[in-house]
Amino acid sequence: LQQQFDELRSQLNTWSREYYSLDKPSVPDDVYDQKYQELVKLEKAHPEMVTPDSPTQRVGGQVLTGFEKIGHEIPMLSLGDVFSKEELADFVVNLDQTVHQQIDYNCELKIDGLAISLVYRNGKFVQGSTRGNGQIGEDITQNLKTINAIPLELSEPVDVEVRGECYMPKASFVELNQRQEEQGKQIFANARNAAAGSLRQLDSRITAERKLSTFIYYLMEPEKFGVTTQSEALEKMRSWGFKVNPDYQVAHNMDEIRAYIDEYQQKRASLPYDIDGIVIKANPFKVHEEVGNTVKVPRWAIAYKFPP
Ligand SMILES: COc1nc2nc(N)nc(N)c2nc1C
Repeated sequence: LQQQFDELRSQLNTWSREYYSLDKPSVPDDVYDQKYQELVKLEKAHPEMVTPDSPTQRVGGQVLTGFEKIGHEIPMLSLGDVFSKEELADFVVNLDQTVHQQIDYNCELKIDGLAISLVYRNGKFVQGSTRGNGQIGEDITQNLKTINAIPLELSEPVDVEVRGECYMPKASFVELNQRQEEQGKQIFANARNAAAGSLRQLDSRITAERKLSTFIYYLMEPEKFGVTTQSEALEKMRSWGFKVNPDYQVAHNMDEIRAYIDEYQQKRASLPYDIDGIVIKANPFKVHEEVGNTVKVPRWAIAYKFPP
């Protein structure tokens, strides 16, 4: 019986990773649903066999009276901002000079959402939290479990913490405000506020209705996994089953960085989610160690903000 449960859960979690995080389903929906119903029935007959990583445990649970505080062992930093390509060029020249070499930069879309941290033990999702003030965040594990893009079980049994952005896709935002308006409830000014409000729900069933998603962009302690650059880290996290934004690009100089910025300034309106800029990061992690962080922001990354 235990083996039956393990196989069902593991199979469903694998299919779910392929569908939601890798966007490459290997079975049709009805096959997934049929297997899912099999697990629901089996868990009803043997409730003592239910585990937190079961796909049936994504929604529900008790309504919380508040959120526990979570201390971030490694502070969750924000990013320094620049508002022109000239300022950006200064940042790049300065960093190259500091490390006495022309380094590669990983260019990424700056998703306009809410920073989150996800902790996995033995490949299982155990805790999720908000950034808070950078040192202390809120435990929103229950709400994050309702987000299908967040894997309950990774493809490898690793102990890892990753960080990323939880966001509300533009389509979900429009639909939510229409629903709110029809029900005479508050409407949200923008998708970022809507995502924040949805993650702060004490009843995770409400969070589950908000159709949130994530893009994971930060692998903690990459040296533990033999990863030496930011672009490798993104691919490693994708291989484990995290949803990683595919539109990143390694740039070798300022011209390539400018080209990437221009490309996504053009594409911005057509993207299915809000971005408020581009994040440029030194690609080699050696450089991150060399230059470190200030109290608030990394010295190896900068956010180029689009004009409003
Ligand atoms: C290194 O710290 C960060 N990196 C990021 N990367 C991307 N792509 N988007 C973000 N919003 C972001 N935010 C932070 C604080």
